[in-house]
Amino acid sequence: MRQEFCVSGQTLWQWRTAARQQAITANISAEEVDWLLQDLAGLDRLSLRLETFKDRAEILLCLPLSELTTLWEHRIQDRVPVQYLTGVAPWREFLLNVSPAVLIPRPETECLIDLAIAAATPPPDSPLPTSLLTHGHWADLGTGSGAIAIGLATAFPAAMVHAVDYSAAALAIAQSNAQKLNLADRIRFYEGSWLQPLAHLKGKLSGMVANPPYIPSQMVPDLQPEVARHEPHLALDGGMDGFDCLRHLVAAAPDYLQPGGVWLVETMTGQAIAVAALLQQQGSYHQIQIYPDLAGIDRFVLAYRH
Ligand SMILES: C[S@@+](CC[C@H](N)C(=O)[O-])C[C@H]1O[C@@H](n2cnc3c(N)ncnc32)[C@H](O)[C@@H]1O
Repeated sequence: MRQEFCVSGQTLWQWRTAARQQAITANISAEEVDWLLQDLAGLDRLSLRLETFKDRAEILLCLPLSELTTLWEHRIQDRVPVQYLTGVAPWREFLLNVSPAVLIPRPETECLIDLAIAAATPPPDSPLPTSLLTHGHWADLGTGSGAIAIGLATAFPAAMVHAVDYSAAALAIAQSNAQKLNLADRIRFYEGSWLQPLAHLKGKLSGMVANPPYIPSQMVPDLQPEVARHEPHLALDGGMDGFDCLRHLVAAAPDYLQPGGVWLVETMTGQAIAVAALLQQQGSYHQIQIYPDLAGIDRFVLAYRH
């Protein structure tokens, strides 16, 4: 049973005011204090925003205030991302478990699911009926927290999703998320490298979706400290020019996708055009398209297997 610790609204208000000030001084968004309080003190956004919680005689925390202070010190001093402190991250309509074994799923990656849904309505000249795409086998390569696999399994209720990661620790988190969201029977998990564990699905995949590591190796240490010091480098480092995994996925996927199957990836700013060129050169793809993220940056590349 979850333990509870009682504080007065006034005490928590003072704690929040001090924590917000520390955030501003450390150049961290003061909003993050409220994310922590929403998760660990069960306060809602409105009562935090209007500060109505201040008048409550009792607020129940799921940890002592001293531990909350220690957590916040980790955020400020060690630059630990707040999602690793709370152990959860919101993504699409889900609240996903996260740990330092997995990349914190990013808002821009949410668009991959909308693109996959749109792509499952095939172009007029596709040999594949829509139902084959929405009912077939989809792969999430480099699943991390399982975000994309969970998004696909929810978007395509009649499909089977195959989620692969090289990291056993990441797969354990992804599995915990699938269980929490009652999707465990719709997602199969595989430990291994990219498509290699899916040999039994050669020529059968309706779609392949990936947000692979794409940051050039020498840029990784210079990323903001929350990322460089705390997120797994296996999830970030895309090799010398950042294209190692993208090149592999372009080359390997045609053996696994069925005719008309969807190839869809996220890329870093400035990479999309080169990925589209790689797909063109490979010769097995058509209808190659680049899509922007919500900030208007070209980020996603989609193609269909001939
Ligand atoms: C950028 S993260 C994406 C995680 C998650 N899909 C998301 O979008 O939040 C890349 C993922 O690829 C995994 N990965 C790295 N190399 C891999 C490989 N050779 N085979 C399979 N997965 C790999 C990492 O462990 C990490 O989980």
